[in-house]
Amino acid sequence: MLKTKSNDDKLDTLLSRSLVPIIDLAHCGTEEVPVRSVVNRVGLQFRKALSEKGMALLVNHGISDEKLKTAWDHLDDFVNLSADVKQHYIRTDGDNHGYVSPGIERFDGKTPELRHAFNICTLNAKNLPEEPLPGFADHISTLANDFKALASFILQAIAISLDIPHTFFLEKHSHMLSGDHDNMTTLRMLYYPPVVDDEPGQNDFVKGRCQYSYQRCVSDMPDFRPEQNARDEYSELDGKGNDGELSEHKLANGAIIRCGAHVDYGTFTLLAQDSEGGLEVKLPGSEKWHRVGHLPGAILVNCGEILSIWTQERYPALQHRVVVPEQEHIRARGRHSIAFFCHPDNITMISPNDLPQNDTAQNSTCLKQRKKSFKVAKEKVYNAYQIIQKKFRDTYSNNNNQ
Ligand SMILES: O=C(O)CCC(=O)C(=O)O
Ligand SMILES: [Fe+2]
Repeated sequence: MLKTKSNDDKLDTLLSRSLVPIIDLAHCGTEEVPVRSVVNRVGLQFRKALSEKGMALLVNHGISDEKLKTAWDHLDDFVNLSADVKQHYIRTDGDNHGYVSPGIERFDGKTPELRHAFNICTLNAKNLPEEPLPGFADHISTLANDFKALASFILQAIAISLDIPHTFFLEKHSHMLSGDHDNMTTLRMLYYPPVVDDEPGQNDFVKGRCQYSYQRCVSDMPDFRPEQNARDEYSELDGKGNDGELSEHKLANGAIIRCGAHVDYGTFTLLAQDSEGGLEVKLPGSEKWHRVGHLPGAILVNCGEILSIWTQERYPALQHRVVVPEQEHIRARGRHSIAFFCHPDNITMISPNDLPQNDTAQNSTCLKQRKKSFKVAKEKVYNAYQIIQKKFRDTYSNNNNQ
């Protein structure tokens, strides 16, 4: 697009509508030794963004849009392999690495997730489908390494935001992507197949044939429309005072959801999405779902449960879900995303008493909340591995499709 004053003004207006604070990483998010002044500045921006919203949108983070789209190409190629070939790469209990076919996971314990996932837990390429798909292992390992570098930047900035030494969290995440015996950090490529209402058999997600897979990003423009959320309207009309929370059967598209409501388990998650939309969040202290919208090339960072425990809920874990779009022509396309779940090393004990105390923490307005989590933590302290294993049991139990 030709760069003019009026275009810039238009873009500024579009960006100002974003629900999520936008933070510029000045192209140094993936540097081995990031510029300290940038880490410090981002830390101060995180302090506000993560405490008020539980998330931030990162731009100029250092991972190119092309790299993300190529990863989605590779995932589509994988999904299109025969079931026999895919079988070799399937995730097994006890090891999070590998392919998860649609219908296996249930975040809410009952509704099957309508998506294909490929988990990468180690940079050692031996468990990647290089033989049937030349180039897959190379590209995905490089991407995983970039995400690891970006996560290291963010761990430092979060420490700065809490007025503690910048290496505090980094030291507790020293084995990211060394394999899930040491650390459960995972790069997860996701493909949500089209939802086609009027052709019987099309939504048979167990077959999981992916169509329209060329549809990476149909729009290169930001999309932060202050759209009325029909589901929340429905809830108000319903008048049942159910705090805006809808049960699945009330959703416009019946029982189908692309990814059920949940919070992530780890320290934080980095999430890249194509332009198809569907991601919704509940802001801290609110029961209303909001659409996140789309900013081309941006990566969302959202707080997970472990960060919430560590910070005594000062940085709350973000509730989110992916809904099936209302518009038929949009849900008839596939959707792609990539999530990087950043976890502490397995043996790290997770206690709200771990963070060095500082004035800001002592003066925080969340004193009441912190007292509550302190009480809970006093009862039992778990390590990072125990916390995630409990979550996996909840997600993969109740499963008749395996
Ligand atoms: O696909 C997405 O946009 C979100 C996925 C997600 O929240 C998850 O897998 O935990
Ligand atoms: Fe999530």
